[in-house]
Amino acid sequence: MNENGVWARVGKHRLNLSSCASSTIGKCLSRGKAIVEGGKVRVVHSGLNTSFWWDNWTNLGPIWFLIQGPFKREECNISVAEAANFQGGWYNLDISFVLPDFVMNCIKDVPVNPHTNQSDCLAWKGRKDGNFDLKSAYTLALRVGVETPHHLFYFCNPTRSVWQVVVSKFKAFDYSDFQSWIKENASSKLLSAGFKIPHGMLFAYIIWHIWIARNNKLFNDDKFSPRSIVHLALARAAEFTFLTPNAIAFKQNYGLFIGLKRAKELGIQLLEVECDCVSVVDLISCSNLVDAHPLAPLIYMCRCRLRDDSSFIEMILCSPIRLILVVLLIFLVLFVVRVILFKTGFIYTVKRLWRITEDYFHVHQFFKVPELNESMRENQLYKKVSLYLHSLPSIEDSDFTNLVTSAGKNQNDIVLCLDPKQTIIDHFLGARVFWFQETAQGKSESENRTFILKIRKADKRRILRPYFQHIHAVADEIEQQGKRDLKLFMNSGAGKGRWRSVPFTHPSTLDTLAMESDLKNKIKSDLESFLKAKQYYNRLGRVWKRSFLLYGPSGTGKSSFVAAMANFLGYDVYDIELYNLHGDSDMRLLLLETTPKSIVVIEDLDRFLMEKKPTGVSFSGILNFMDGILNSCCAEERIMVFTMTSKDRIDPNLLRPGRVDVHIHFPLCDFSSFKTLASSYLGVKDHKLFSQVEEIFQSGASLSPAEIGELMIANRNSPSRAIKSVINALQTDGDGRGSGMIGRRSDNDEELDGRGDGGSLCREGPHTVKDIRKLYGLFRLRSDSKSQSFDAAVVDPKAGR
Ligand SMILES: Nc1ncnc2c1ncn2[C@@H]1O[C@H](COP(=O)(O)OP(=O)(O)OP(=O)(O)O)[C@@H](O)[C@H]1O
Repeated sequence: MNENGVWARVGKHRLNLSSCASSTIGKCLSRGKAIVEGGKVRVVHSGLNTSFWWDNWTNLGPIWFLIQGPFKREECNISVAEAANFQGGWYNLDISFVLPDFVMNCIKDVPVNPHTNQSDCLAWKGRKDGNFDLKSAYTLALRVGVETPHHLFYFCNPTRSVWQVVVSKFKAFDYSDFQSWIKENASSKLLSAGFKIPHGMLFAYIIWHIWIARNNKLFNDDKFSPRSIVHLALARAAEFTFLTPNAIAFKQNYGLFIGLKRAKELGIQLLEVECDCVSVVDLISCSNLVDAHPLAPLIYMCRCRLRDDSSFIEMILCSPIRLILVVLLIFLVLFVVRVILFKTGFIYTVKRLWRITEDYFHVHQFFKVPELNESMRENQLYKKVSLYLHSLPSIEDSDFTNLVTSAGKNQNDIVLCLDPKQTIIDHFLGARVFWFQETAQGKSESENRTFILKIRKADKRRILRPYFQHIHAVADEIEQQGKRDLKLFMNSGAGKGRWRSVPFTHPSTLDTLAMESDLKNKIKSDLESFLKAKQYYNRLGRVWKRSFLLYGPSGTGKSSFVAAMANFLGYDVYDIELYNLHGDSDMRLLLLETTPKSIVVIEDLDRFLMEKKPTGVSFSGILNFMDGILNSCCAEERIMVFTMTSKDRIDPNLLRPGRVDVHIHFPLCDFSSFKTLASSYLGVKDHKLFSQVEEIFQSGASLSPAEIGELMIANRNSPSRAIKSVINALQTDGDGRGSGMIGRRSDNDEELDGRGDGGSLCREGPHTVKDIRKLYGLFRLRSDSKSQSFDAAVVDPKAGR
């Protein structure tokens, strides 16, 4: 064959081991050629067709390669037979070149028989019969002699390092019984912790990959890497385990997931996925995969890996600044959502719609609580419900609420008030109830107000009774805490037998009244005892009420005392104007309409009784009003007050015990009252002019507290001037008063009352008592200021105990 021919060149190129372009077959042939060359030997029989120098007939390789130096050209191609001197045997080697001893020794070991007809031939040294076979060639290639399975799969150094990687998973190697070591490990059904692969499966794949890696090292000069052997075995085992026919999709997905994970770890940008099952790809690209799909979590994980979401999060979390930015972004989004939800009232509207829908499917019952009962008296339940509802916090949440300033003492307070259009929702014992107010059309609001309770029929039986008990308790508590504003009821200007009320805000207290301190203390303790005396009165069979007669000249503080009592007790005041009554029945009706915890007042009773004008109210009507049978039908815990300028000309029947329990005298001012007034009006407890004032009082001069009070108010900027003006008034106008009976107002009083120069009160500077008298229009007589003022002990010694 032409060595320069195309095929010869291609063959050479292909068989060149160093060439990267060599094919696998070429490499194998080349490698195989070397092995075959190394294993072939020349069997010399006659020695005629064996080259002495070039053939390997001594087991040392061609002798030519073992010598150095020139030798004769004619001896270059001699055969073994020619070189040997058969006559003389090997000892007479017929060549001119002297061979080394070790070569000579080997030559002598080769038996040559020149007499035989058998020609020389090639033989394979791996077998005794000289014939070639793969097994012996393989053994020769390994240069290790006979290779045992123990050595191959366990003892050989690279293999041992494989088992060291997975040593904990398998049974320790058994030197005596290799087969049972293989068997036991290969049949192990234990599952690996991470991949849930049976150990036996993994073992088999490790053995298999050791074999492959070893062959690759021998025949391809590949690197033997224990770790990659284990990884490959693991991957194959996982693949095999999960690719069982009963759950192909799951197994393939799992395999894919592991592959993606591995690819990510290695930083691979592009990954080509080959799988046997199209459904795997379909599942991953399926846009409407339901969450309930058994493979959903796995698919999402794969998608995640493909989209690299996790790396995005990792990337973000790695950087602190980015982390802060992300947190801020989340907060911003939450804030915007919150603003949108709350500003638009979306949540509120949804809740409300839900409640309306819910209520729509329930049967409700309605209960009315009218303001007036059938006898047209105030319904106490209405009052309590009103107090209760106004105390509910839900009144603020209502859609419709009236905002008004407080009618009570603190008029700057803004109070929430129910509106007829308003519905208040209240919760009690897990039930929801609704309250709203109704006003009958065509009638005045105050006459026809009604609270309506709407309650689910299902809840009614369970909560109605306890709910009203709860309302009672809360309303009573509010009243006791004094949260309730006091009211002043009047029968003036109203319809027949009807009360009209206004907030009672009189500032007078028992402390601000100029009164003997002993008397004041007695009155206080009497009132306190009365408050606690409910059972005592019941035991006696008496109505729990107490009557006071306040008598004394005009301007001595009777009305102020009533106000102070109301404030002290926390009672409403019912002020009866007798002239507005049309008859006794009218009077009785009014009495019936009074409520507990109230003071019923009739002022200037003496004047009314002395009056010659015909009125509807008779004397007996007044007697019955004060202590008749009707009183037992009225509200308890009541105080009745009657004021007079003098009781001297009054029928004693009217003042008998029971009708009047306590008589309190309100005298003109004495020095001690003056000092009290000076202290409260001028802020002066002592003054150099006090001795002079005392002297004048001792000489019998006197003025009413109202008169002195006005002088002090008018001169309040200068205490000295105020006291001087009082002295002056006492000397000029008050002198000689107080002796004899206290006179009543004359008919002309009305003309002087508060008119004319009444404006002079506002004037700063000294005022004469004439100005004051013009205001009060009184003829005053001297009064014995030292007389016994408090007659209660005589009248009703046990009252209030
Ligand atoms: N004892 C007192 N202490 C303090 N202030 C008094 C006293 N008496 C009267 N005043 C003052 O005089 C004014 C009139 O008092 P008040 O109306 O209570 O007297 P009154 O006895 O009821 O008079 P009238 O019989 O004319 O109604 C009030 O502004 C009150 O502040």
